[in-house]
Amino acid sequence: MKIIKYPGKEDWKEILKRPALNTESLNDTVKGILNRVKTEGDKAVLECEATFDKVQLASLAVSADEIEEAESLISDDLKAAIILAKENIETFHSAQRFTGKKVETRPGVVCWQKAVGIEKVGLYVPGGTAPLFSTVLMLATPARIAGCKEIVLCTPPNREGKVHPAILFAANLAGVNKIFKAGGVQAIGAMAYGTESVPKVYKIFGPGNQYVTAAKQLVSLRDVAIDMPAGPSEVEVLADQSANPAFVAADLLSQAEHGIDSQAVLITTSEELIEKVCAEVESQLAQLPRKEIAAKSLDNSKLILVNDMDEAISMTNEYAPEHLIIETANYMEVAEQITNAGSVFLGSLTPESAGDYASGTNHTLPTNGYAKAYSGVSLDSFIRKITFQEITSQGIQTIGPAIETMAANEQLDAHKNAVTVRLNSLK
Ligand SMILES: NC(=O)c1ccc[n+]([C@@H]2O[C@H](COP(=O)([O-])OP(=O)(O)OC[C@H]3O[C@@H](n4cnc5c(N)ncnc54)[C@H](O)[C@@H]3O)[C@@H](O)[C@H]2O)c1
Ligand SMILES: N[C@H](CO)Cc1c[nH]c[nH+]1
Ligand SMILES: [Zn+2]
Repeated sequence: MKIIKYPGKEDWKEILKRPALNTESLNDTVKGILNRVKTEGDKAVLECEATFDKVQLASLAVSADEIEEAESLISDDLKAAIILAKENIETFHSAQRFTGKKVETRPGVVCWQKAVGIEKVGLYVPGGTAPLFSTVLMLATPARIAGCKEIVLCTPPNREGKVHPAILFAANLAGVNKIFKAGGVQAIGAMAYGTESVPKVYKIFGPGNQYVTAAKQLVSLRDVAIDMPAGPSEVEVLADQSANPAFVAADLLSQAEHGIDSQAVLITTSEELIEKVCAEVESQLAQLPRKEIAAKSLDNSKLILVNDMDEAISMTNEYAPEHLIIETANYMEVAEQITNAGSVFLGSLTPESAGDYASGTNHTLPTNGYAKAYSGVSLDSFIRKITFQEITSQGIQTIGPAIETMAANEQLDAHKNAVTVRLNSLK
């Protein structure tokens, strides 16, 4: 981890850069795969599975037998944990239900909105370095609450051609309709364009590595909507001298273990904390089974010493982290000043892992600075709001003349006439 002391504002951009693959060659690879899937359908997806996931599949669809068998392959403890997490996610997301009220903008002019679930949605569940069955719950639970009718899920299989049983159990529990063994760019292409097996969907959701994220961004240019760019995980801890160094180190490592391109950042006003966190990271890292991945990702990570809390907050808003943990004596006051972050964790007893799994909030979040413009996945992500209006004779007489005047001045006489004929009918 790189220690940076009192950086000048002119250096912030460079210091806060995310690790990234070469964008040009990444985009070329991704475009190539997407084109093949678009033109060759299942054949291209199966060939990509052989190339990138090293598996020869006879078919893409997960069978009903595989789903049934999954339940017997996972422990009762894990089932109970998945059920608890799903209930909390359901409770938090159900509370986001939209109740559009009717608004009378003028007497006789009534307007309202109605929320409607997106009919066909595609969920991507990562599986390259870890089988993220928690992501199934984060995506399928709000999709069901929203009333989405067709919920399709793609996830990379292992080398034996199997999907992790916890992914299948969670998918079945959360009400996914169809599950396919496809990962990476080929899965995103399949859901964007449709293939012989995989239905075309209207919107694609879910996190993934840089290939998956680039593919989502490319297909969203014309073929399908997406939730947001949710790429390699990142965490920032914003702390003062009151923070517990062991907790800070544990939180930094929790995101570092996701992948070699994850990023963990500490921004603090305490030099002593940096020293203690370094020692803690070293000893905790040695205990981790995924220490190689975490160690590589720590090469991208920074421990930044700043002059005061105001500077720490400004730098945080500039970085716009996916996850922000605030471990300061006055964390509520600091939280009030945060304007750019995906999800915020307050106080020393709130680990980021809680949001990853079971507190109820969604873990599908914008990365790479996109938290400046995007929200994480929520119930809203799965709905559209349709506006309705109803105008009475009193209403058309009240606003009709204004509409006629505006239409005439835009030189759109047919628009004006659509009002005029109605006003005349009332004379
Ligand atoms: N932002 C979020 O909300 C969030 C949530 C969970 C996970 N994540 C991130 O998701 C990512 C998951 O990544 P992962 O790799 O484990 O799984 P993944 O499922 O995203 O990617 C695996 C797929 O990548 C493709 N791939 C790998 N190398 C390739 C290459 N050279 N060319 C073309 N395709 C290639 C393969 O098809 C493979 O199936 C991690 O970076 C994790 O941090 C983010
Ligand atoms: N931290 C990830 C989002 O960046 C989500 C996750 C799933 N499992 C564990 N963590
Ligand atoms: Zn995580």
